[in-house]
Amino acid sequence: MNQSKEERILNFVLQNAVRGDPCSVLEAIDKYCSQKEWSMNVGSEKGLILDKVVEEVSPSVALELGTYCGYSGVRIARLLKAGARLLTVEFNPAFAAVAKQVFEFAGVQDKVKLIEGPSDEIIPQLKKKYEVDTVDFVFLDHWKDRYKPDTILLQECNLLRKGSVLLADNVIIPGAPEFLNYVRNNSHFQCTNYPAHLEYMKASDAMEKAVFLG
Ligand SMILES: O=C(NC/C=C/[C@H]1O[C@@H](Sc2ccncc2)[C@H](O)[C@@H]1O)c1cc([N+](=O)[O-])cc(O)c1O
Ligand SMILES: [Mg+2]
Repeated sequence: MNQSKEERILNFVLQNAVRGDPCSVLEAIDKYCSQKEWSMNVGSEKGLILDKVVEEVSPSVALELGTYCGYSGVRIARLLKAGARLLTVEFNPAFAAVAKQVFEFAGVQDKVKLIEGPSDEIIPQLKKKYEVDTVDFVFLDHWKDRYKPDTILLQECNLLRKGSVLLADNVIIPGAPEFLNYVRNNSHFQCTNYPAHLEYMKASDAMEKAVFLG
């Protein structure tokens, strides 16, 4: 049975990165996906924006929706302070299996809780089942039509606190128009747009930061 693209990415990491070195894992994935097979990792240009926001927020509890191969999870986890943790939600078991191995190879597995399931099922479980009070930072990079409903669900589940930061990938390509409209026209959110390029491509993309004002 031949390999999936995600398994080819994992093998390239295992053969080209340095175990325990998260930056080498990110470099290997970016090298493979820019030279061999395009893949929907946030990439290095938008990754730098992600890094800056994570460093700015310095979250104790970070949530990621859409783990995929674990690239952005490694990006976030490598910057977390001692005792901080990342909860990352992935509903495709094959992708979750790859991401788990990427996290372990990068050496960030102790900071990351990979949760398998759809975000609309997992978000309501975060407080009781995953011992979350509120989340300090949320990276939205899953199905684009889930950004708005999941942002509403996070509020309904009282998971956001004054100052919680949402960062959404792909607000131009593939686009998340309902989400943009929702947060930009909502007095409970303060929004900032970060223009960039689609990962590994020349096309324009952007990230949107939405700070919850309580
Ligand atoms: O489609 C994109 N991303 C969707 C990502 C989806 C990821 O999240 C879950 S879905 C899920 C996870 C959790 N809960 C519910 C559903 C999928 O299994 C995948 O791992 C995308 C597309 C492009 N592009 O250029 O086409 C560029 C990008 O940066 C993108 O992020
Ligand atoms: Mg994306």
